[in-house]
Amino acid sequence: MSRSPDSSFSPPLLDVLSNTASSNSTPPTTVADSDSLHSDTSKHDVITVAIDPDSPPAAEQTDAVDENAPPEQEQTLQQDEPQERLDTPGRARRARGPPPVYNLAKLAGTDGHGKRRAKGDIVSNRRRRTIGRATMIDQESHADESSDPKSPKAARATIDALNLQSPRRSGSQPTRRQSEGSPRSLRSSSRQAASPSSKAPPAGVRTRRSVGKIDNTKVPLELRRLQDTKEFAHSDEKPVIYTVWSNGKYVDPNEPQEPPARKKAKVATDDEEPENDKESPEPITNTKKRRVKKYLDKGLYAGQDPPADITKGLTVAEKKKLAEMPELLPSGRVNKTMPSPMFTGLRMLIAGRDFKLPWNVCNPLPPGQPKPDEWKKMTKNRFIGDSKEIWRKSDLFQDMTRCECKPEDGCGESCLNRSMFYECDDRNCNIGRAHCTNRAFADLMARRAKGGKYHVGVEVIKTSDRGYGVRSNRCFKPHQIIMEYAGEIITEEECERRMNEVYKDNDCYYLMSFEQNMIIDATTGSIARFVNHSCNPNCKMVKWVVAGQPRMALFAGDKPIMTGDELTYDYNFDPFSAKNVQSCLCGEPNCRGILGPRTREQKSKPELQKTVKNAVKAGKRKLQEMIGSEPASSNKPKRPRITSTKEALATVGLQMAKGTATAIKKTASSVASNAKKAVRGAKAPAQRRTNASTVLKKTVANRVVKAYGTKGTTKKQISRSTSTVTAKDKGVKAVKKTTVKKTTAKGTTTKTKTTATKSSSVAKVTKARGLKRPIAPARMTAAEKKRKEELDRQYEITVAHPD
Ligand SMILES: C[S@@+](CC[C@H](N)C(=O)[O-])C[C@H]1O[C@@H](n2cnc3c(N)ncnc32)[C@H](O)[C@@H]1O
Repeated sequence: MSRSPDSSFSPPLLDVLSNTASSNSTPPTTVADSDSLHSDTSKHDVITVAIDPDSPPAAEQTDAVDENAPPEQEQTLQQDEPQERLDTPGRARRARGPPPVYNLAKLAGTDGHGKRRAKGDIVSNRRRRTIGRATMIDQESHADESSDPKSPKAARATIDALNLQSPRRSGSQPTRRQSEGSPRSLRSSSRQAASPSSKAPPAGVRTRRSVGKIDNTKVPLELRRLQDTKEFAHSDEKPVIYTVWSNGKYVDPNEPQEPPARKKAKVATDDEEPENDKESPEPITNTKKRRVKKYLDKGLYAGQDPPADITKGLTVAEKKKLAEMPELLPSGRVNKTMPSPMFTGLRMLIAGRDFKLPWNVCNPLPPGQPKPDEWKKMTKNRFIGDSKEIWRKSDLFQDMTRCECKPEDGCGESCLNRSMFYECDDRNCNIGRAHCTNRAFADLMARRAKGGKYHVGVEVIKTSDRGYGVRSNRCFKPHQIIMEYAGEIITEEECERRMNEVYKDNDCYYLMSFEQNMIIDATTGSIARFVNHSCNPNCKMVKWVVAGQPRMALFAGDKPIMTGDELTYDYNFDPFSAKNVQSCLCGEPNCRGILGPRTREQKSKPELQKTVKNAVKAGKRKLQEMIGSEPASSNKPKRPRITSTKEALATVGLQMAKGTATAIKKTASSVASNAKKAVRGAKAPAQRRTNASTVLKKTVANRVVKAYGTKGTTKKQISRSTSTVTAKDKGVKAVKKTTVKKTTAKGTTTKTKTTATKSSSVAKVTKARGLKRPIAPARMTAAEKKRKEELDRQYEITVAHPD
């Protein structure tokens, strides 16, 4: 290849090239860079020269150059170049050697792109990219850069200036372009300027001494650091080898050139390294250090460095707590087994909080479960037919007063409302929503309003042997409300009609005795109707009064309920007749075998008695506090318990001696009658009186409802069975009063001893409820009337079922 006069580059000055390149730690393309400034050829087409160590000496090459150079070039050199340059041995001669010239545009396949300049596309002012560590050179800013001492150009110029001590550098070495007044002269001007002021050492001597003469203050710091390097002194130890790179690839000049490939270049993998690379003795590219992949051992945050200061961002309290937990302080070891989340991990550990998923991800019901059809869902009770007119609101619920709880009580076990199965609300609660825990139905509403399976919490399933059932879709705490038993509220007459006409061919009835001789028919109703029976249930059906209205709901039992558990309650099924007896398939160890009623032993007597006792106690205490018959002081010593009339008399005698005439112990009934009198007579605050009478009506009974068979039964039978259940299973013990009156000079002292017995009057009333014709209210005493109302509210669940 020969250099053409209009070639896109000028012959590089290799000496300059190598020095500048080394001082800048850039690939040896500096001269070519400057060449590219004046060239249309892209930067990667720059030609560099490989000097073969075996090639003839530089002097010979120089000669060859001189011989082959065109006459005008030779002339220029002779004119501009000082004589000593020609005489300089060694490196300078080699630098002057004629480099082989390659048309890299052709090699790179870009020679066919045409001459854009010819088409008016001015590219001379454009920035061009160089190979390797690119040097962006703007032609116009070149002069400015040189003037800036911090700029790379200026640094390079400084080096060049330092090299003036070299004999071969003592004079400017104008290239052909410089001689033509090209912009390159800007760069060499510094040398020219430096030239006269510098004292040139003997030829060929470039020592540190000579370098040391330079004013170091003008040399940039980074160059001063390099002063004792060979590169700085421009003494090469090894032969300088130049390679040609194009488009990031090594170009072997000896290889025949292939036509330009239009296809996208295949990315070379490690296995198929380009042969050129192998042949290349020493590629002068900046070989990137291969990055080592990091694999995380375990966990989301494994492999991360622990923070330098783990207490950063912690509060003072957290820092204090952390100091007490040395196990959390950094041990220096990488924790691979249990990395904690990045930001809150330490906080969680300090607070001792367990990790918790934001919601329950477990959905136990596989898709495609058969769902009951022919079932109209209804989540609220609805009055049907005459029931609406007949239904009367009890005045009990209208003048309800607030409970006496304090915020710290939270309307717990001692809450008057709770003990009477009244749900607290804004009208009857003393402590408000924030503290009150006696709002089960309100909680249920709020939970369901959120929507979604988890909040609804239950789902219908198909059991293997008992038809449909209900399963929990979440966990429930003990005694937590699960779902309401809702349906159509119908009269007894309507119930009878439906059974005889509508449900006569049905296998299951979903009927439950409710309130005021009404019945809930959940044939159209809530999911609760699908809850099956178990002799060892995990739930119970309880009736509550909510905002003055009775409502039934399924509550968790004494144990928590886990996700996926089937929900059951004890129907306490009264088959009424032998033909209605159904065998139980609950499979519990204590299974009674039939869906029959619980025996006396199974009725958990102690539990029932305890509940009654506690409730009566709480009621009495509250009443006494309200009425003021006894000071409400907890510190007051307990009065002796009177167990017999004799004892009572003795106590009374003692008290009489002390001149007191107060009641020692009053039953709920006696307090109530006093309260009533007080309401009528003394006009005490209305709320207190109302509460007192309400408490009395609420002699606590077992509210767990029961089911019984009704298939083929008549209205009379239904009523009778209901009353039987009520009479037998309520477990309500009426209060027998023994009043002892003792008249003394100071007055009359009345003592009442209470004995819990089966109340004949209550039994009578209860039995009467089983009659077709209700007892006329006029024939009932006031106490009986109240009692009846209470019993009305304690109707049982009726689940009618055939054989
Ligand atoms: C109110 S329904 C319950 C839902 C019913 N499994 C269904 O598919 O609609 C009551 C009826 O379910 C059946 N059942 C409920 N619990 C049972 C049990 N433990 N053993 C046998 N049958 C049961 C009885 O047929 C009973 O009459």
